[in-house]
Order: sequence, then C-alpha cells, then structure tokens
Amino acid sequence: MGLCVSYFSSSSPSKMTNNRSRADFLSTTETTNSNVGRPNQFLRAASDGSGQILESTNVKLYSFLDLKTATMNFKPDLMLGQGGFGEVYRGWIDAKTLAPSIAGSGMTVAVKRLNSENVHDLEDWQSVVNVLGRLSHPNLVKLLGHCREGKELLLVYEFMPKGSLSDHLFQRTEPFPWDLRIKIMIGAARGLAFLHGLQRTVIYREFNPSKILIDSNYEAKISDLGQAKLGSLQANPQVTVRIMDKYAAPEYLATGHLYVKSDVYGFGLVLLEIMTGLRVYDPKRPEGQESLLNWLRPKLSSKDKVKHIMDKGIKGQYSSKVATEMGRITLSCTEPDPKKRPHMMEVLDVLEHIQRINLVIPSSSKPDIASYSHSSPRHYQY
Ligand SMILES: Nc1ncnc2c1ncn2[C@@H]1O[C@H](COP(=O)(O)OP(=O)(O)OP(=O)(O)O)[C@@H](O)[C@H]1O
Repeated sequence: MGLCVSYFSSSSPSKMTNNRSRADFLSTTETTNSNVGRPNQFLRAASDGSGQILESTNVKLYSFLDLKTATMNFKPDLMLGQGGFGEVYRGWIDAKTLAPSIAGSGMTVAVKRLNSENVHDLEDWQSVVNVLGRLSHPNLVKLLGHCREGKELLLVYEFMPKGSLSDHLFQRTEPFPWDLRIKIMIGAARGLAFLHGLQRTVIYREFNPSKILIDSNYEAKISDLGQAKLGSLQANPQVTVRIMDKYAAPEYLATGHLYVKSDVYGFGLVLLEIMTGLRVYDPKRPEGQESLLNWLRPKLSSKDKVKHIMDKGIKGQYSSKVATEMGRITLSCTEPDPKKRPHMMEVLDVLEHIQRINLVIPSSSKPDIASYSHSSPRHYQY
C-alpha cells in the first residue's frame, strides 16, 4: 500500500512511475499544464459542488493508547476484516471531538492497524495524510484520523456498515439486486471521476470490488484514501512485487507505467463482475475461462450473446437494452489501448443513462430492496 507522487503534464494518458509495488496503489500526480487534452466536461467532477478540497486537513492525530481504547484493545471480536496490509477493527469515537469513547457509544469508526513491516517509506506519512485528509467527496470514505507511534501505524476511517461490494457479490447466497449493483457503480464512478478531475490528479491504482464500501443507504464510497506513500519500491526494492495483479491494466503490467486510464480499466473489470456475478480471475474455472475478460470479451459486443453472460440470479431485473449497453461500456473501459478508454466522467454519464433506461422494468419483477437491505454481511452485525 502506499502512494506514489509524481508530477507531470495532465495530457492523458498520464505517465507515472514504473514502481510496481502493491504499496503505491494510490498515486497522486500534479498537473503542471492543467487541462491539456481533457474534455471540458471532465472537470465537472471537481466543480459540481459535490466534492471539495478542504482548506486544511481535519485528520486527527491519535495516540496508540487512544486507538487501543477505541477498539477495546483491538478485541478480536471487533475485527471487521483483514487485508494485505493489516487488520481493520470496529472502534468508537466521540462524534464531536473525535476523542476515543467507550465501546458502543459515540460514532462507529473503522481502525486500520497496518503491519509496519509492509511500510517502508515513512518520511512523507504526515504530508500524505494531510493531502488526502483534505479531499472530501460523498463517494470517498473519509479519513478521520491517524496514529504513528514507534512501529504502530494506524488509520481511522468513517465506518461503512454494509461492507464491501465484494462481500455482496461473492460472499452471499442471496443475489445482490441489479438496481443496487448499478447504483453502487455510479457512486464509485463519481468518486473516481472526482479524483481524476482534480487539478492535482489522483490515480487510485488498485480499483477493485473490495475497495468499494457501502453505507447504510447503499451509497458507494471508495476506501483506503490515506494509505499513502508507505512502501514504494524505490524506498525498498525488496518489497514483493505483485506482478499479476488481477485488476491491473495491461500497460501497467507490461511497462510499469500508470495512467489515469489504468483506473478506468480496473473499473471496467468490476463492471464485468457486476454483470456476471463472477470474479475477474478464478483459477478454478475450466481452462480458457480463468480470466473473465479473455473468456467473455467476444460476447460483450454481441447484442444476442451479452444477455447470456449476465448473472442468472438477477434474471428479469434488467432489460436487454441494459445488458447491451453494459456490454458496450465494459468493452470500452477495458480497451487494451488506454487512449481509447473513456474518461470516468463519460463512464458515469453512460451508467446514469443505463440506470434511467432500466426504469422500464416493472418493480414487480425486481426483488424487494428494503428486505435485502435489512441484512448486513455477517461480521458487520454487532
Ligand atoms: N471504513 C470501513 N468500514 C467498514 N469496513 C471496512 C472499512 N475499511 C475496511 N473495511 C473492511 O475490512 C476488511 C479489510 O479491509 P482492507 O482495506 O484492509 O483490505 P482489502 O481492501 O480487502 O485488501 P488490501 O488492503 O489488501 O488491498 C474488508 O473486508 C473491508 O470490508
């Protein structure tokens, strides 16, 4: 995890570093020639009023003891999950002062305790926390606080009570309703478009369904802003390089160069996952079908064939026009040539259109979202 900061002209595609550490999945780049090569509408994301860059960061500095208190000493029962860089615990803080509070009172937060062995470039910890703590958008999980004490590194995030898109798509027996799938991807597209539309462009880099978290209203927020500049390969060449990143764009795997459009590729793969209900890569599938995109790409452009790749569990919840349009936008996002991929604002427009055209499906053939939404992933019930 980590952030790679580099400076370049924003003419797209934007060349980045050739570091391939998983560590620098979230990259910021400053535009020296701010709008060159961008469609005007691309700036809408940063200027539509929904997101902003705060004057100063509100990210609170916690002591390790504070966060021990907030999480009942990192009680195993409170563990929300474990990622490649550490564990995430449920915790509680005072909603006004953000001071740690006793379990069950105040505001719930997610406390990420990073495994410091994976963190190698700590000099910029404070500055990166400051930069990312200033980004505010309804579709980004808010970074509320951080702690750095000896080997302990922690980040405190807004709590997302419905877990991740990955939990809903792949961990549950009940199929995730189509309307929610599209709503969530629209929210995620807004979050990414905001990052890409900033004058100091942010490339997220490891977009995938476990990074899309869901709030109580099924609004999506992109998580992990703030896991920043912690462990670039430059700082520590021994860091394991994860060459076969399942969601990584081909140009990144081939050259190590990262572009704004590399995020669009990852987004396209998640679109394919919400269409099919299948993981983007599964070695257990029969030969030739392990990579979802390689297997299904020929069907995405065919009006007749695309219907057949849709998740059987959501049959009847979308029109065939929706399936066709989804096939088209997925194909376009996953174009091998990054220049041919759309900007996130364009993807957002298409998804909003798809959401509108699906209104023709009578609600009687759709599942009762209210009853679905009463359930949360098991580990989120407390
Ligand atoms: N803000 C949050 N609110 C609620 N749950 C969260 C929050 N952040 C993370 N989680 C949960 O904690 C678990 C681990 O998250 P984490 O970000 O560490 O890992 P990941 O995204 O699965 O993988 P990695 O960081 O290795 O790429 C996930 O299952 C996620 O659902």
